[in-house]
Amino acid sequence: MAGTIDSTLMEVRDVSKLFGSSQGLLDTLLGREPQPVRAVDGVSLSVEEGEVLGIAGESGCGKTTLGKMLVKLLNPTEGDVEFDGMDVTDLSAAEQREFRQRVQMIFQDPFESLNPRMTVEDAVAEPLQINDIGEDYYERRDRVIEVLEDVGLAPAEPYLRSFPHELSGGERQRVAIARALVVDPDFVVADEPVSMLDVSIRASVLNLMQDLREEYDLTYVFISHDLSLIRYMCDRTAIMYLGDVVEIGDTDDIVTDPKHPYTEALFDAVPVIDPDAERDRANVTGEVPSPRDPPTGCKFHPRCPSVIPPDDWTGSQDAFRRCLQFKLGIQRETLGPTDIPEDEESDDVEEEVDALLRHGLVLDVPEPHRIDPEELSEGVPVEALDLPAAVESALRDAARDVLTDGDYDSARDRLADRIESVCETEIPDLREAEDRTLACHLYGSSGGDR
Ligand SMILES: Nc1ncnc2c1ncn2[C@@H]1O[C@H](COP(=O)(O)OP(=O)(O)OP(=O)(O)O)[C@@H](O)[C@H]1O
Repeated sequence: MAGTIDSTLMEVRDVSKLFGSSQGLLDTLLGREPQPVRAVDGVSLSVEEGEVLGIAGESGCGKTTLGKMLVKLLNPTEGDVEFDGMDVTDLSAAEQREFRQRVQMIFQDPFESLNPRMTVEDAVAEPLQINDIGEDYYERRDRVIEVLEDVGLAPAEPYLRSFPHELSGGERQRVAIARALVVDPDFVVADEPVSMLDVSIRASVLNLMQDLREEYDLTYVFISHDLSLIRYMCDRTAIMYLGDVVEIGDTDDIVTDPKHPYTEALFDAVPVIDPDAERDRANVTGEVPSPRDPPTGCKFHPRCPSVIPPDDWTGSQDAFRRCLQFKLGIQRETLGPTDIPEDEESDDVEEEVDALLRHGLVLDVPEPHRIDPEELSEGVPVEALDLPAAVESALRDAARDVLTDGDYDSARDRLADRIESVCETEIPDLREAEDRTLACHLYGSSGGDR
């Protein structure tokens, strides 16, 4: 969608949202410090008038939380949100009224915004009453009819007395859109607006949103985990991972030439069309970690296929990645004797050390990215990795500590400095690189310690 991009309408600076920082009963009983979830972690971005800005990323990366802060359904724990020159975190009563009219949100589930006991007419007229728009009932009713027809519910009259449960999913979402637009807003956050709709009607609702953009002169923030929708709808796109924005740029550039390894992985992982075929998986390891205890440095580094070895690393990047994963397994105490298959167990410690290295250095990535297709079951012989001698001996010592005494502290110490990446020790700044904004050490970022 081409838009006229003039000036910044919404701007967020270093915005964070923490949930659950109060101490629960279990924390109190165990004498633990409460661990808040950093759902959004220091995000800065701007939305230009007339554009559609996409926010994409896997489930749980903070998209909805960020969207809710834009419309003031949530207040940020830290940072500023500015809408058309107004400080959204500190609105006067008059500004509050203006903001409530000019900024609206459309939710994934229309039931969230529609009261099941209200007729369509009452639901769509309610924002007019709240915002004191329209002289009387008749004027408001005319406006309700007009907006229902704008969203494709024409003729509108038969819909007026209907209740949400009497409508189809698509009709319900159109009513929710009408309710957002009835007050003639400037800025709309649409959070997964079609993901609960039948696939066959998604396109019509998306096309409607595009038409309404022209007709109502709207600026949209379009939130979706579905990259094909992002590609279809958005002028620019911000990619989020674990509460951070890792890359922002023109959608076309991001789609055709993703720069951040996470963005690249997201596009690699777009499911294949054939439902019987296996879902494509990107060359990343593991699952998204918990935002209660995110990795240090770049939060993506434990999964990243391009994690950066130190300058003095003499082995291959692939070997470094494997060693780093081994180190993480030791750090988290998830790697240990149970990783040795039964038929490789032995009374000889050195044989067990070999076996733990063989299985601990495997990368759980899709077959095309493995050095040997059998790697996952057979393990990978250490010799095949051609590791620097000092590193191999540190890995062996660490494996021995774990296997003989369960001594993870000692194993951790042995590997701490020997296998270390800038991606693990420094937070990459979000900075201009090439033709977009990126937070990645591959693109010359210098960050702070974490
Ligand atoms: N009210 C809340 N209390 C505690 N944690 C929350 C709350 N809301 C969100 N979270 C947590 O914050 C993180 C970000 O959630 P959010 O819903 O913003 O992500 P998302 O990218 O929109 O994901 P999804 O597409 O699944 O909605 C998640 O770990 C979620 O569990």
